[in-house]
Amino acid sequence: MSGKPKLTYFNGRGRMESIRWLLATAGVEFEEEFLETREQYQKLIKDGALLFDQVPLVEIDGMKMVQTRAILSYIAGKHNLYGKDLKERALIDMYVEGTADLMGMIITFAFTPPKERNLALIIERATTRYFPVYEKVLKQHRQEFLVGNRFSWADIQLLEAILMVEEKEPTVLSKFPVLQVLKDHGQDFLVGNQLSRADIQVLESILMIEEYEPTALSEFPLLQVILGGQINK
Ligand SMILES: N[C@@H](CCC(=O)N[C@@H](CS)C(=O)NCC(=O)O)C(=O)O
Repeated sequence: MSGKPKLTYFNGRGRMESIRWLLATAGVEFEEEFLETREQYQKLIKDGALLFDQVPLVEIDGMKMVQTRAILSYIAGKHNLYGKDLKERALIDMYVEGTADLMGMIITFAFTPPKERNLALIIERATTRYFPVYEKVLKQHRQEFLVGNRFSWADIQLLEAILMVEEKEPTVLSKFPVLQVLKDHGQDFLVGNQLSRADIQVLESILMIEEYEPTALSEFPLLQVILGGQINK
């Protein structure tokens, strides 16, 4: 056992993606096991690894954690991304729940039959219900981040939500200049504001691939965000 957290999920973003983002923000390296067969999943259940017979599963600090919210709270608390007191934590929870609701709409979208999909509703909710709240908070307290003038789980999850909506509608931030700034600055914090050995290796391989194919990152917005800032340095 390496001591690194081990993430078990399907080979997709789904509910695990926010956990990956949060660990990356905290500068924590992790291992992943992708469930590719029904048998792998059933074995986990048979072994008693899944409390509610569901993934995501994160093995961390001697625990087999399930339930996405519980996992995220644990990681945020452990790595100082969860406010300095109960009131800051409550704010972070509220902001995170908002972005989780928005992201939930997008996750569901992928599994909805094409005829029933309602992308317009997602964009409408993003631009009239969710993004205005965060834009207003940032404008009002004139600080760089949503809570307590320091980068938190609320910011990282908002970044993730922004990119998810931008994948559907690239101009979605056009009326949210403050969120645009948060998005541009936020990337510096995604790897704990410093390069790890894993980041350097990934960066090196990306640059090698880009020498042959300059547009290689075009379909990988998450990699662009995580490493884009570093490539420019
Ligand atoms: N509340 C749980 C829900 C987990 C969940 O629905 N997981 C799905 C995969 S995304 C699953 O394991 N489905 C299999 C099943 O429910 O039998 C969480 O947030 O982690």
